[in-house]
Amino acid sequence: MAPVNADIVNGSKVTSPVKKTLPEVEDNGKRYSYEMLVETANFLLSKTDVRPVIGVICGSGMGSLAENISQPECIAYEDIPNFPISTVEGHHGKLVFGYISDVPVVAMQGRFHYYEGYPLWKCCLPVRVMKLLGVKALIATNAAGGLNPNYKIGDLMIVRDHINMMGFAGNNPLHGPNDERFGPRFPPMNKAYNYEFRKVAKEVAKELNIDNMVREGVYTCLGGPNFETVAELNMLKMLGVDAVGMSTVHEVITARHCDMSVFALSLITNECVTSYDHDAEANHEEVLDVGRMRQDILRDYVSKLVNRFVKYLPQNP
Ligand SMILES: O=P(O)(O)O[C@@H]1C[C@H](O)[C@@H](CO)O1
Ligand SMILES: Nc1nc2[nH]cnc2c(=O)[nH]1
Repeated sequence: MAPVNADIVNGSKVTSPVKKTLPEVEDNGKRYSYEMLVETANFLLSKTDVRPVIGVICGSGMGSLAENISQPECIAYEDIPNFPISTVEGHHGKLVFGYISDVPVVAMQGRFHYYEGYPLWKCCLPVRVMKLLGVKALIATNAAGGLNPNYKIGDLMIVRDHINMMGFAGNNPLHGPNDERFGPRFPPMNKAYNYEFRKVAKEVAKELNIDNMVREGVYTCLGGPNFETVAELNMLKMLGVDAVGMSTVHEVITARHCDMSVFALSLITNECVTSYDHDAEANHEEVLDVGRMRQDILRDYVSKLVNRFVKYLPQNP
């Protein structure tokens, strides 16, 4: 085990810069303070020598991405102080520390969704913990329904941008008192998905000869857990949405708030049904099946992406 000493957010030991008193709001008492997340990060740093610079979130049925990790060290969510637990099939519920292409990484095998009963800020708690561990870039993957009529089941969509539908109704992971130690009160979101990462991802798709199945488009997250009605999907289509899911957007907002670079990838697991004449119905088993079908390609792709993204990470001052 590595000794834990040193200073903040560089993957050695995390210390809180200044104790802040945040204003009281309705549910402030239930929120996790900066200090609690420091405690979580220090617990993790005491359990592994790996000092991750890239974090990966595995989408539904995409947990095998973490099997890419060499010298893996797994920590179950239930053993991590202040961590929620995973309740969804296809989300194992552990953090995996290790190396992809010799790059130190941490992967979430299992994410938290709003429909599980967790508020958005809690769904995103691991992203802030990653930041405190020293992670500089987040790769968020998800399973999504393909709304763009050109998309096929099994395609991969590089997320160019998102529409924060839940945010339109005021449900935002950053809602409530802002702790400046994570980031600013009003973070910009126009460059949410890193341009270099997207460019590299298209190059890598060509190199791996999978560019015929790799798309780029706009993702939206709905609260779930039900899949969408025909009318809802037609509305989203009019808004310019290409793929529909139940995650990622709030994680990306949280990551950008604390200045992490972001790449997101959707696996198109089902066709969004936009006509009443269509018999197909979305279901979670199909989502998991498509994840299994694409697991080898996804593993190779993400492995190469990690190897290439590392060149674009900001260096420590
Ligand atoms: O965790 P992700 O966003 O990959 O999971 C999607 C959305 C729902 O959780 C589930 C529906 O099958 O897959
Ligand atoms: N909201 C939503 N999430 C999904 N996750 C996988 N497929 C879908 C879908 O069609 N809709």
